[in-house]
Amino acid sequence: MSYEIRLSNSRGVPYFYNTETSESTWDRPAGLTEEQAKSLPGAHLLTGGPGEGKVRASHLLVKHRDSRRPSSWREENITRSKEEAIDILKGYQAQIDGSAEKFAELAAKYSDCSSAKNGGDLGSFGKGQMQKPFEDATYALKPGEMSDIISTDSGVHIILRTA
Ligand SMILES: O=C(CCc1ccccc1)N[C@H](Cc1nc2ccccc2[nH]1)C(=O)O
Repeated sequence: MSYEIRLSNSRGVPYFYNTETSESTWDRPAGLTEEQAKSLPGAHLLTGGPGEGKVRASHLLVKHRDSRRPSSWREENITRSKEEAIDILKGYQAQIDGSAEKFAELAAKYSDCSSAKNGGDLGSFGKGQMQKPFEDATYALKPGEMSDIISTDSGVHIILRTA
């Protein structure tokens, strides 16, 4: 049996197409393992679509002297301690107070990431693209929710999941 994965125009989700019988099924056909499905033509459609596993988020990053790259568009040489960075971020968190508008305003002014120029927006991403603590925290949020302060090798962040 030979299959390929196609994207349904009407539903915007992938389906399995049997190229010998011309049959289409939404679910993986019996006899086709998950592993085999991943090597079919069109397998890229199985993950990473907007609805399939991708998320979108903005963040406000405050770096510190132990950050992977203790430098940013705001500050050539960042020497604050991690504790100081957390205190600063707590201050922003209190000002943001759950407002997405305030989040974007403060991220644009104060985030130590280049995404500051877009109000902290990172665009969409899938699993395996961002540092793991950041990925896990984002996927744990519902769209519109903000994280508490999380730490990665880049510094300390607050995340707003937007999609
Ligand atoms: O890695 C980048 C660029 C991130 C980005 C992605 C997509 C659009 C715009 C920016 N900047 C780092 C700071 C940084 N570290 C992060 C770790 C996780 C998520 C976002 C991060 N941003 C840095 O500047 O050191």
